[in-house]
Amino acid sequence: MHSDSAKQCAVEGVSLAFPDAPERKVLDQIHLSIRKGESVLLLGPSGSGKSTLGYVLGGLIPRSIEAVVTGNVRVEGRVGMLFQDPEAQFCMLTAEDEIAFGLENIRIPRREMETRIDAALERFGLMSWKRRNSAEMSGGMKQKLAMACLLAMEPDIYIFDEPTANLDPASTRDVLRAIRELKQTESKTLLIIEHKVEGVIDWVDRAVLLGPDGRLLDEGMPGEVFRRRQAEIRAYGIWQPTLWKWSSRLNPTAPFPTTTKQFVDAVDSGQVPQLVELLDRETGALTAASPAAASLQDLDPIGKVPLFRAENASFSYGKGHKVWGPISFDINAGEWVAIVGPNGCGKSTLLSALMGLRNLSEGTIRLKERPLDSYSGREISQLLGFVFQNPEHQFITDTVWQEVAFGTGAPTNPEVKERVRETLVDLGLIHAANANPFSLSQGEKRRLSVATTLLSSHEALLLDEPTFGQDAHTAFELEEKLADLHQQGRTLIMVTHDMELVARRAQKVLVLAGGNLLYCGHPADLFRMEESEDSAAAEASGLLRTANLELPLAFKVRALLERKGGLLHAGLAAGEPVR
Ligand SMILES: Nc1ncnc2c1ncn2[C@@H]1O[C@H](COP(=O)(O)OP(=O)(O)OP(=O)(O)O)[C@@H](O)[C@H]1O
Ligand SMILES: Nc1ncnc2c1ncn2[C@@H]1O[C@H](COP(=O)(O)OP(=O)(O)OP(=O)(O)O)[C@@H](O)[C@H]1O
Repeated sequence: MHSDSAKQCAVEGVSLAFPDAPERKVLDQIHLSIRKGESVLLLGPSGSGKSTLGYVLGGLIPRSIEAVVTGNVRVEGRVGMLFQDPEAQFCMLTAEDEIAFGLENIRIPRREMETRIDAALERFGLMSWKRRNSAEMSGGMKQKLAMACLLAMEPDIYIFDEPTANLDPASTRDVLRAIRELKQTESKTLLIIEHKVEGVIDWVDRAVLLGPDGRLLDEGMPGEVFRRRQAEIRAYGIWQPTLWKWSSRLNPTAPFPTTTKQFVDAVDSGQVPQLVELLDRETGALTAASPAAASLQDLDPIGKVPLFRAENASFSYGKGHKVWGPISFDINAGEWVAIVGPNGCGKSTLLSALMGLRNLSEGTIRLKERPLDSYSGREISQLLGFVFQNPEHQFITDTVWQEVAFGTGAPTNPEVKERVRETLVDLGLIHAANANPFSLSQGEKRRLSVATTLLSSHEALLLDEPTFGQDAHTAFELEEKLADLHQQGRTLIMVTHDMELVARRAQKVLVLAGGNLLYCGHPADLFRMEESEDSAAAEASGLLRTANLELPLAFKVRALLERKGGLLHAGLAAGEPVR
């Protein structure tokens, strides 16, 4: 036990219910204390109350959010919180004013304020936004600005609620580095809420596990908690670091590896076939044996009319701010396409252009051979479904049920009702069927926004980061639902930062960066070239770096295994990509 004086914050026997569902305990008798300088990782399935607990510690509950809370909360020092939805914390026009607003509230003198503002903008590469309207930032840039605002305040206790959900892989590493520095150089007290824990799990002092019933299940050193609670972690769908997961499948008692190399070094030749099977599962669409790859061959585009054809398309927001172009590409009917690239490169803008929501400055986009701008809004909305980056931008009804039923066109039909019910059950939303969509957790909001398109009859779905902010189960369910639609012949076009998802599912990847389309083709070519030794590979490797992307872990492990040598005959050849 820690002495009371060392505690910086503590909740003691805290239970909580929200007024619209007083019988449901979102938190149930939670005891948690955090020492000064300690860093704690809060884990739990989507909807388990992680953000709610963060709000209780940060004082937002009950100050700004109504809830019935019992038990004690004690906090020594100033708490700063990074909200899951960065937009929720902005209230000013420019990035500079946004940071200044927080600093004024804590009465920082003008001169120091200027120093802090510049340092924070510089730290996250946002200096050019100092006097620009932050409403014009991309999703990832907003997340970085929210980080800058928080760090400039220099609170005693930091709460980070999914700080990397909208970031590209390189920015994710950068933001996690900034958080880690707060611990290492300033000994700040940190509470970090994250689903995907790579880059965090190896340096935090403690992991705390919330169960789906509002109870605190376990806490302790991360490695120990993950070993002790394997059964629950799997049952509740809490993400495990992928290397830990693979390592415990191969050798349940081995220490968890901290690097890919360490993991591969510990694999002995007898375990290679089992490992290759694990890797193949992670890269399903790219391997010869997978059904997705077989169906890709049936989709030979030659001689077929593409669903979308972009020809020398360029887009600018006003004069002189070209986002991309000229770019040209085809998207074929029935393809699963991923659009990837660094934060702010124009992925969401491209999706909006494909939806006909933004007019090109030059060039054309054709939908089924007709120029997109010759379609009426009604025609487009019959053909194409859309999931916005921010789920809240698309909610139009008062309940979760209505939101899903609305898109079906026949919400009272008994068969439709059954399908709505099934969808809500599968996506873990049935408990909230009568809730207001805005009262959901962020992960629930994301699932609901995707659910609204699942029962529609659109030929193509354009999805802006459809799987972010999910636990392992809910991410799997979302991915399966999308795969079902794809099997039925729908075209899926998704913006994502999840390169593992790209590896598993995408049949075509568009890499956007610096205003150009750097790559348009099968993801296998991009990923397989990265680790081989010819000159095309060097180009691909540079391309991934330029686009702030990362090779999926399964590819890194496969490449290291190949280097380890002598393993091809052991089954690796079966996993060669289809080319
Ligand atoms: N203001 C509110 N009113 C009613 N219910 C709420 C409110 N805020 C949250 N809830 C409900 O409380 C539960 C916990 O929400 P919370 O945001 O804390 O979950 P979480 O663990 O952070 O989830 P995620 O990982 O999806 O972000 C959810 O089921 C959510 O629907
Ligand atoms: N309404 C707007 N007015 C002016 N500029 C905008 C507007 N919306 C976006 N931009 C700018 O266009 C560029 C592309 O933004 P977009 O949101 O398409 O990027 P993204 O690749 O989807 O980024 P992220 O991965 O961060 O979501 C960014 O520089 C952004 O600042």
